[in-house]
Amino acid sequence: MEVSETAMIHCEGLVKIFKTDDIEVVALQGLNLTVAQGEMMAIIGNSGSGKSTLLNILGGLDLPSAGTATVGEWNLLKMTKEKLIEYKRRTVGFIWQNNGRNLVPYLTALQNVELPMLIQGKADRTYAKQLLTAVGLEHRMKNRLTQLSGGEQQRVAIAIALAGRPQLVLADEPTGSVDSATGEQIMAIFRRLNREMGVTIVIVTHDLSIADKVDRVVAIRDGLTSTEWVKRNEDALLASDGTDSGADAGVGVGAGAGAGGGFGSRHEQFAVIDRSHRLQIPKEYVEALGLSDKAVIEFDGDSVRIRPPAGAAGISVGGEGSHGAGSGNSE
Ligand SMILES: Nc1ncnc2c1ncn2[C@@H]1O[C@H](COP(=O)(O)OP(=O)(O)OP(=O)(O)O)[C@@H](O)[C@H]1O
Repeated sequence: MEVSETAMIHCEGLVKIFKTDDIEVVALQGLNLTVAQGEMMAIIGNSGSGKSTLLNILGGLDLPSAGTATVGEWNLLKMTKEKLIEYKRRTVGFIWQNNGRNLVPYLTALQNVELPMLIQGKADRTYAKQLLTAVGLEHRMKNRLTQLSGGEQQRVAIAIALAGRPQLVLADEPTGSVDSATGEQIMAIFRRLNREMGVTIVIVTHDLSIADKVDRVVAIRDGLTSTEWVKRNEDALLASDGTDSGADAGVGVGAGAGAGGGFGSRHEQFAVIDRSHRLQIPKEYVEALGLSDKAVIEFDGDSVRIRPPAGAAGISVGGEGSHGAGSGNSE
């Protein structure tokens, strides 16, 4: 498949199987995902849906079992150990919920940021200070990590992730262990880094409130991307803000690909269709229709209707000529 020149991440048919003794867990089941250069997006899904597995693969911490995974010019399935080290140093920055993995408690904030630079043989104090200033910690640079709050430590972790000037930042639950005001601050920092430094940012989270602060949200269910929500452009927003009141409640992503709603008027919801024309029907729809192993699919020239074989009320998939029509094969 042709990969857009501006794609930062491209995964196709990505499979990850964990083998423990006699048991095999298929954590990713042929996942497709493309992230554009300069995009700031979130991946949302239930516990066990495969989010961390995907992030670890993208970060070069784990190898996929099969499929395609490229980040910029790097092919993550075909890298020597040396290339992998170079990739991790030069291309990608990682932020975890648990700061302990990134930070050294008895060093100051500034020393913590300088450390990865030193390891690479080129400490740059000016840049380290710039990074700490960018995350709002100019007055805390000389404090040891143990003297900083959880939110401040998380901001040091962001500065560290940027120390190697990565094109891509991967953040696993970056707001998971901080209060909501600090979470907002962290998201604002990400947005600034994204706009001002052009860093591509991928955030993995359970936190639905992050959705409004990113350009796109992709839901993962059972190791596959199922639904995505794309932020509407400003014109559409203006139009919808006038008419679409109280729709920001957000629906059902926690239960898997959200049905019927999403993140309110600011985002438009799409079902993801893979190259074999498969798409996931949101769990809520399946349950509401009482579908089990088979469904009747009808195409009326404009939309695809799905209903249980017994002939109860169906639903429309697609409509408005956008998605689904003509795809035929649904799962
Ligand atoms: N090292 C491993 N060995 C065996 N199974 C694993 C391993 N890592 C993950 N899994 C399994 O793979 C599946 C996906 O796990 P993953 O950690 O990617 O989910 P997640 O969406 O990040 O969940 P959470 O939100 O709870 O972190 C789960 O069933 C998990 O038990």
